[in-house]
Formats: sequence, C-alpha cells, structure tokens
Amino acid sequence: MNQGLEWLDVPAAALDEAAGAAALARQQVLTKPRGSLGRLEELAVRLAAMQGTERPRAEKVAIVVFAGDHGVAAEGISAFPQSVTAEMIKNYARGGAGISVAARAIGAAMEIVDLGTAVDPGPLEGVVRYDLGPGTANFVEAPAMDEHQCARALAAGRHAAERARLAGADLFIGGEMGIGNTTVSAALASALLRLDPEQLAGPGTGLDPNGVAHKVAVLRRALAHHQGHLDDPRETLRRLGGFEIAALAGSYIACAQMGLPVLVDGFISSASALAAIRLHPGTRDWLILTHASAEPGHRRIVEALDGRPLLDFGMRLGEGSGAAVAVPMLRMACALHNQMATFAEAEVSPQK
Ligand SMILES: O=C(O)c1ccc[n+]([C@@H]2O[C@H](COP(=O)([O-])O)[C@@H](O)[C@H]2O)c1
Ligand SMILES: Cc1cc2nc[nH]c2cc1C
Repeated sequence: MNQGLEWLDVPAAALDEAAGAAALARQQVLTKPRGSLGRLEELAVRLAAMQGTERPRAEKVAIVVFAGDHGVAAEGISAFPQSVTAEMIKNYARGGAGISVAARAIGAAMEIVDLGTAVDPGPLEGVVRYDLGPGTANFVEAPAMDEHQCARALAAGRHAAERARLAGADLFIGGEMGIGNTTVSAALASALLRLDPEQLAGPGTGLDPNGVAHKVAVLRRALAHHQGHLDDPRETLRRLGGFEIAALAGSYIACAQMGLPVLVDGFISSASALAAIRLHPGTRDWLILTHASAEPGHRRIVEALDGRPLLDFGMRLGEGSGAAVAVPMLRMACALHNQMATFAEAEVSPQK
C-alpha cells in the first residue's frame, strides 16, 4: 500500500541554470579580484540558481523544529531522560531554547511540530501537534513505526514546508529535538551507507566512552533484528527512523519539489537528508550543509552527501541551531553579490 505517499513521486524543481550563469557573470565583474570572496561567491551563485534570480535573497527564514520520542531510549542510550523532549517543547514555546534565541537574533519565524512524545507537553501556542503516538517503538525488537505513522510523519514535514513556502520564505531550516535521536540517526545512516555502527555512533548529548560502546552494541542488535529488510529506503526509514526524522526528510523532499532552498543542520538533520535523498534523489540539489557537527559520525554522512559544510564550530545542539548560525553569512554573501559596484560602475580598472 502507498499510504497516500504518491506526492513523493513529484519531481524536484529544476535549478535555474541561466540565473546561476548570470550570477556567476556578475561575480566576475564586481570590484574585487576574481574568486577573492571564496565560498561566499559560490553561495551567492548557488542561491541564485535555486531562487531563479540573478539577485538572491536570504532575508526571510522559516525555522521548523520537529520533535518526537524514541522507543530505543529504553535501552539507556542517552545522557538525558526521555522526559526532556516534552520539557524542551515547552521551552521552545516559551522562547527560552537556543534555537528560540537564534531565531529572534536573525529575525526568523519559528514553528514547533510535536509529532508524539512520551510525556504530553499539553497544548501550547506556536506548537502544531500530530500525536502519532507516545514515541516510536523500540527498534531493537520491532519496526520503529508502522506504515501509517511513517507516512503521516513524512506528510507532517511536507505540510510544514508548504506553510513556509506560503509565508514567502527565502530559506527553510528544519530542526529537531528527540532524546535518543543520535542513536536513531546512527542506525539509519549505518543501514543506508552499509557502515558499521561504530563509524556513526558518538556521545550525542554526552555519553562517556562506555556509554558509546553500549550504544554501538544496541545499534548492532537493531541492525541484526532488521537484517534482510533494509534494502528499500522507505522501509529502512520506517524500521529504523523516528517521527521527527521522517518529518525532516518529508520537509526536505517537499522543499525540493517546491524549489525552496534548505539549510541542513547537524548530525540528525544530515541523516534525515540522507534518507530524503535515498527516497527522492532530486532533493540533493536543494540542500546546503551549514555546519560540521561535533558528533563524530557526522563526517561519514557529509562524505556520503559529497558535501562541504560552511562552518566548523564544534556545535552539537541540534534544533536547527547550526543552520541558524550560518544565516548571517548567507545574508552577507547576498549583500556583497547584490550591492557591490562593478568595475564599470566604479570606474576601476579590471584585471589585465
Ligand atoms: O545536531 C547534532 O549534531 C546533534 C548532536 C548531538 C545531539 N543533538 C541533540 O541531542 C539530542 C539527541 O541526543 P541523544 O544523546 O539523546 O541521542 C537531540 O535532541 C538532538 O537535537 C544534536
Ligand atoms: C537540554 C537539551 C536541549 C536539546 N536541544 C536539542 N537536543 C537537546 C537535548 C537536551 C538534553
């Protein structure tokens, strides 16, 4: 059964190569030695191709934080109790979380999507609720989600992306919150990349080396349990993913379909991006990797995505925070690209 997932077959929007070429041509005549603004030039040109204009924008940013709980938390794979997921949802709603502050600092709109948590945070302003269950099942012994939950989580992401598009966003940031989701992301990436869990498991919120070794053992048990069912990416997502991870993947795919550029955050967001690309390869063109997470396994996913994150600040908060930190830089790339004088305008002699 397709569970209403026909929308996944809609192709990604095409990049506007002519707009990209026009932006590149403009970069060559601005009053600077060619290439002297380094990756800022690349960013402006890439955004121009994505947005279909010679003059790209990074002003209106939509941040959506997807939250959900994970059955695998019962295995003791996080430094924090599961109740923190719901507690942090309240913190987002009150404006006290890292991403709440970052969103205000960059003037971004922020929305929280609560997909289902072990503790009910209750109705909160600014929080969209789905109630897919009190968290996923423990994937060491069962698929994390049933087909319906996985389809609804993917669609929740799509709907959030559509709201962002409707609000006129120039850029989309998907964040996440879910105790245990570094284990889930490691499981998903291990299966999709066919790498040993040791390559992907790390401290997450703060496990010590013994804790990381236990996490690897839990991941090996999970992968053994689902062995033989991990060839199809959608089935892999259903068995080893999570509500917020499927929602993130759905949001990335929908952004690609609508032609809305995405700023990808850290480890969990990148694992979700990997899943999104496996479900829908055209998604890749619409993703900008913003930062290298301190979670050691992130490097493996970045390599698989053939990406080069913009920042390396040792961040590992999640919530979309690293992507938000990159926004002022994107704005700078656009401002320089759009406002610098050309050699002709400034009557400066060009390169010989
Ligand atoms: O985004 C990252 O790179 C990142 C790295 C480590 C931890 N996190 C956050 O920490 C939580 C998951 O950590 P854990 O240890 O409970 O699996 C989850 O809410 C994430 O947002 C996020
Ligand atoms: C406090 C806290 C805040 C977070 N934000 C994202 N993941 C998190 C995990 C914890 C534990």
